[in-house]
Amino acid sequence: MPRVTLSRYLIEQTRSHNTPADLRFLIEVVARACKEISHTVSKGALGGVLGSTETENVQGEVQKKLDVMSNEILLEANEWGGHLAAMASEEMDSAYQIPGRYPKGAYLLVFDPLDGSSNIDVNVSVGTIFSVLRCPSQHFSQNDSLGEAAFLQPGSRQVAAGYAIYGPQTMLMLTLGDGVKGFTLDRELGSFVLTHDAIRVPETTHEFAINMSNQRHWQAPVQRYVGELLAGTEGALGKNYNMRWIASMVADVHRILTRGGIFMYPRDSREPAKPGKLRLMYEANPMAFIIEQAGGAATNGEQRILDIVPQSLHQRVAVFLGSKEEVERVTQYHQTA
Ligand SMILES: O=P(O)(O)OC[C@H]1O[C@](O)(COP(=O)(O)O)[C@@H](O)[C@@H]1O
Ligand SMILES: [Mg+2]
Ligand SMILES: [Mg+2]
Repeated sequence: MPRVTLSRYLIEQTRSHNTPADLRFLIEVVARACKEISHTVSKGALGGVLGSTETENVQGEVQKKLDVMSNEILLEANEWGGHLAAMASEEMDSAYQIPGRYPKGAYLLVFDPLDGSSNIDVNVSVGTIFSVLRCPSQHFSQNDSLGEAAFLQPGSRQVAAGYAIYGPQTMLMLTLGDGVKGFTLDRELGSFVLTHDAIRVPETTHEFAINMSNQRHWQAPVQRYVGELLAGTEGALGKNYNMRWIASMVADVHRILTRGGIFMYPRDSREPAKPGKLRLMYEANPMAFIIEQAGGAATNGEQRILDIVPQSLHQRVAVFLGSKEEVERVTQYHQTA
């Protein structure tokens, strides 16, 4: 069997599914940046990349050195390609305009450059999450500087999304809206090679992922649902469940894509103004797109995540995603509460 590299797969997509050449190029550039981030992460203490900076990001979180380095790698890689109009990231207060050129590229790139920051210094899997939107044409005028408004599109308008996971293997999981493919980095070849075709999330599961330390702050529907999971064969659901929590969304979602499960980060009564911890545009939306494309479901408890119209770049959202049967159950508990 000939090896199918990411480049070969993207060329085939251009031929058979009319994937535009500039989108193909954009994905190639993001994948190249992920390879560089993977290399940087793997150096650890030898490369002096562990630990924190003196700075905080726009959300008031202390930035790790690797948060900043990964952000710079993605910015630099994508700045001059001609395929983008602007970029936005967890680590930047506002949108980053592609300098100078007119006409601008056709796409917007949004990313979480390094997901799972709390796991960097303890050598646990981290990753990069990205989402690609079309730049709306009304934002294309020569004099306009492209503001936040261009980005505020529901996740259903994503044209591509993916994540790289830097674990025992580095993998890139990608959707162009036609299923999900998984590529493993072959370090000798220097290429991502297709290793996981036609990925499907099993509809049923007996595994859940939630940060249980927040239990006392959850609302009633989540208390009810997790209570039933914990009750096992003696409870309403009549089966035993196992729990996993890696605290890197990429790693938790990757496990769910591989063998099923439900991932939850509900809203929290400690800060009622914040609808959850995770960010809609560069964490929940790309992951929801991937999970749905693999046959799973993703909601905020009330509605499909991909239908939410964002109000701001760094908006937060409650997340329930993974195996359909369980996501539908917890969503129904919210809707009937
Ligand atoms: O610290 P907690 O409550 O376990 O939260 C873990 C969650 O926070 C995140 O680390 C947030 O991502 P960042 O590292 O990009 O800020 C998710 O990856 C993960 O699911
Ligand atoms: Mg993150
Ligand atoms: Mg991050």
